[in-house]
Amino acid sequence: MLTIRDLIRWLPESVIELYEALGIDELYPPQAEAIERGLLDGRNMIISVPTAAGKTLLAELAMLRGALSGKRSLYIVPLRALASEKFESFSRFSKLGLRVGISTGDFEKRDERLGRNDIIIATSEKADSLIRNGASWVRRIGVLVVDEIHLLDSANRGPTLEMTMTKLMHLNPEMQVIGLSATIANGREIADWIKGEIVSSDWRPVRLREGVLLEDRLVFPDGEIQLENRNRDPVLNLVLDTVDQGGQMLIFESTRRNAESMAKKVSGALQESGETIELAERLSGEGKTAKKLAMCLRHGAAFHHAGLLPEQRRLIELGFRQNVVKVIACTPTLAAGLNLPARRVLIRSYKRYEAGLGTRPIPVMEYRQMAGRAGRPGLDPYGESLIMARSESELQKLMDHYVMGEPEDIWSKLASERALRTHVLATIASRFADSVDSLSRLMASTFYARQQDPSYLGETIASVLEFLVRSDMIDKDLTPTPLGALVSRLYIDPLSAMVMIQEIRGIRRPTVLTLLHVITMTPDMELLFVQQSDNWLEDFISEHSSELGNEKNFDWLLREVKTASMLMDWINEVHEDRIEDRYSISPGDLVRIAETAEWLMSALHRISKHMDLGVTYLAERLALRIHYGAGDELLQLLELKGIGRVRARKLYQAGYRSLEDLKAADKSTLSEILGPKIAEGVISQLKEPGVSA
Ligand SMILES: Nc1ncnc2c1ncn2[C@@H]1O[C@H](COP(=O)(O)OP(=O)(O)OP(=O)(O)O)[C@@H](O)[C@H]1O
Repeated sequence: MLTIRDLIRWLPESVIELYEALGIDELYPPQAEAIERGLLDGRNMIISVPTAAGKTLLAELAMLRGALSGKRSLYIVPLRALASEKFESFSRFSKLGLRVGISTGDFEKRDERLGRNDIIIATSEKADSLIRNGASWVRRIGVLVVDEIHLLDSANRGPTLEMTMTKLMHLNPEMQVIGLSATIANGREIADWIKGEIVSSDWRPVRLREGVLLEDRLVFPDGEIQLENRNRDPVLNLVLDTVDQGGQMLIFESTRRNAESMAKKVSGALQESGETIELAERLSGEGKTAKKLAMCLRHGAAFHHAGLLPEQRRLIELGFRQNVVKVIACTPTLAAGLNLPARRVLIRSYKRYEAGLGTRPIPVMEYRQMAGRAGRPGLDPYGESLIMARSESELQKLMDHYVMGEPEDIWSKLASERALRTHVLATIASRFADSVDSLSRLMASTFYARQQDPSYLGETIASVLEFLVRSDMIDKDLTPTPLGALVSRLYIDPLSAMVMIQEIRGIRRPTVLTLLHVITMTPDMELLFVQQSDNWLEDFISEHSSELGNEKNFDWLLREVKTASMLMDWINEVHEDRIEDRYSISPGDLVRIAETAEWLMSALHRISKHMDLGVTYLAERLALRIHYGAGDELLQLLELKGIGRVRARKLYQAGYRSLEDLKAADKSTLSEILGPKIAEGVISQLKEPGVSA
């Protein structure tokens, strides 16, 4: 047995006391193993253990040991929301005199100031962009922690993570590398890649019983439980059984729509209380989604998916932690990282739709991440996870494949053309490689090259190099052109830049709609789906055909134009609720798509300036309009803190059209329009030096 106090060999008293104050005394068995294998002696390590088995604590100890001997740590997470969560949690190290920093936001920044911190938290995309933009401190990292390292297997995010790790290891040969992962089969292979140890364990702080739900039977490998049949729907019987025992439940659904309708159904079976009503009343927003969510919350149920606004999600999470929300029906995104354990987990659907592939069963690893959410350490005696079957034969299949099955291997996804296009350009533009030889050497040190056929990687790299030369982003001798360097810094796919240049050049008089359409034509844009009720799109397209880019595929055109039209409504100040209804989206989608559009429009502004495309000013203004969701004439007023598009419009309509107009206004009139508090804030900003019309 190893206690936290035993770590005094490596860590000062202040660190030991910090953890003891949190009630941590004995180390969990996988933690003890990691220490024994040299985690605090600087060994590289893959720690592959179930959820809540204390991985983060190990990373913290290694970073603290590093920081106290003057080494900087970088902690890479997959999602921005997780970066904030970790930032809040690591901020407690300020008591030890350490500085913690977080890097989110603008991709083009170099962020030299971040380097003053002892611990820096960033997403893999942000870490990648910091390397591309030449932040000097990325060459002086002592400890690298990669959270959720199994995401190397993700087609979307894996290649960026892999290249970032490869480059950081290259720049910092002495750096300690720690990868935290869910249970995976080939952790040894990743450990070999980083030249480290592997700690792999199934140990969990709360016992987990895994089984299958078939009608009202909970079937476990070692026995069965029969639910009381109070309702025709077995899911509701399971919910009532859980809640009656004082427990909470997570229900994983495959789509947002299913999550919403399940939450609604569950809310019909649960009771309102003073607490649930109070929670529902704290929910902001008037749109369809907010109303649906409020109705569920009133009964202690909720749905949770990527279409919600961050503040809506936070309210649900808070309600769940306070045990006011009893049941959350969610999409699998909740399993990825969020720390919201429950007594019971139900995986209602183990199939998922994947574009181009149809409906497929989820991997065992994903099943385990969802199942692993069952059981709250210190609160539940055990957790129960159930996967739902519809027949006896399916029950057996699910039992064999998921409950008793082994998770899959992790496979590098680096060799895709799209990933390599971006990463080969970045590697050349940031002078990581200045010849085919040095590029090949770098690529030979990736996880892909270790794991899979390097000749395939070689072929794809050759075709990508050809594309980059043809697009004038690099020369034949692998020197970046100014355009190539710019595109890499802007952090867009080189193909996006090509689309922008070609389309803008192909249109005689580009308008606002043209620019919006062009950014939706790039591979970096997330597009809306087209539904039957969208038959207005065809009329819209024929009416505006001269303003649109040259999209040959009609199905894509419909999706692009629908997305562009949504952005047009947004910048024309159409109310969010109307946009939500008209485009059948949730508020979180609007926020996300607008963010992507703003980034791409700023990139178009920079490329236009560089290439003289003639839309520089228009794109610059449009990026701002997308940022605020407002008309051109409001941009000046929107620079003021506390003034959003609705208040800016009110001021404008009252005749205040510039900061000069506002300076001349009297306090009582402004108070009438904005309310006294906001008016005061505006007046004090106007008095600040440097605020001028
Ligand atoms: N040895 C320990 N004794 C008591 N509590 C511990 C111990 N180690 C970790 N914990 C606590 O258990 C909880 C989960 O730990 P931690 O966040 O490190 O797990 P994790 O494996 O990183 O989880 P996840 O997979 O969700 O990221 C935390 O509240 C942490 O403080």
